[in-house]
Amino acid sequence: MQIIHSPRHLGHSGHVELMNGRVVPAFEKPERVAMILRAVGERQLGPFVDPTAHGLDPVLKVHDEAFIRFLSTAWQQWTADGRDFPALPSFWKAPGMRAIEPDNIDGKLGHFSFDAGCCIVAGTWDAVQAGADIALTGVDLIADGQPNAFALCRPPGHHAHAGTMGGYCFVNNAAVAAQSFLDRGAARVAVLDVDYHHGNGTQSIFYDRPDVLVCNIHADPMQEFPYFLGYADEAGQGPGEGFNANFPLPWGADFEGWGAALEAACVLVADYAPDALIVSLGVDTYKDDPISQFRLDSPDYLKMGARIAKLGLPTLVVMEGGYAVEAIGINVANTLEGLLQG
Ligand SMILES: NCCCNCCCCCS
Ligand SMILES: [Zn+2]
Repeated sequence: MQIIHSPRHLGHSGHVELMNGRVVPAFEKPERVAMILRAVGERQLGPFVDPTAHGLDPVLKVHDEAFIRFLSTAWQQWTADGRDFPALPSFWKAPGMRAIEPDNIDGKLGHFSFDAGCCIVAGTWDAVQAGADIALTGVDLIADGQPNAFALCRPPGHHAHAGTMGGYCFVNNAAVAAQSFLDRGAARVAVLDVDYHHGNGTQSIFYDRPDVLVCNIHADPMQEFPYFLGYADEAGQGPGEGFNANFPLPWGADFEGWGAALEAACVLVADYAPDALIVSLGVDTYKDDPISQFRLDSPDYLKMGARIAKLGLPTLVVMEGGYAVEAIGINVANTLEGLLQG
């Protein structure tokens, strides 16, 4: 399996987040990538590949131009009046207020975000661009005949909407990849999001489209972030009706319950018969994840990978969440190994 990654993710360092009412060092930290690289290297799961540059056109196929312009200029605008510390949104619009982009950078930060988990520092935008290139390079490899690839993206992307960042996510790498598969001739693409948190961004981007099936297995949003999307009754709308499936699970879910949801999601994917499968791989389902409440253990990720392999589809694995840094490498490597051994 080709493992695509870039050291440019390191530019997204020193960032913070607002957690439990306090500004703390971000849980989405650079060490996550080092631990994954070490684990997949030790297992010799595949060659490491550098991403090729794809520019912003593929990103602009799923993201709004004003949002991407904001991401590319936010740090300059934030520091223009002397602030040399990480940028966080603080002000958001309530229903009934106007969805207008202010001139003021603090207003822009709120206009283009849905939480205070998307911190911008000097190297964030470069890291985000590299993440999109990593996912797109994975598409290239699979479109050119590879059976699978692993896009080791950082920062993650599945919470990012077409015009909104949040949940540590800026550009939706999985959504960019799905659109790229379609642009290269795929008729149908399935996205299976196994991150602990609902991939609200990916769902939202494809919600009214039948050419991308989005399946999410995640913590019940009645209890857990992102709270305001990810309910079981969200089945798609208009032409997309029937092409979105959510499998919310209660806190404390272990692989017995989680695996049953995976089975149901895999049946939907098989019936959809996509030309390619994208797995949004978050391993924050792990029992010791610091911000999550599921109970999966490391051997379960071997079973997860093996079940996905049984679909027999060209598969692009896109890295999303997972914050138990000491175990993230083992859990990602187990998922990939399960996928490869199928
Ligand atoms: N108490 C819930 C805080 C959630 N904070 C954002 C989590 C983003 C996960 C990305 S996979
Ligand atoms: Zn997550």
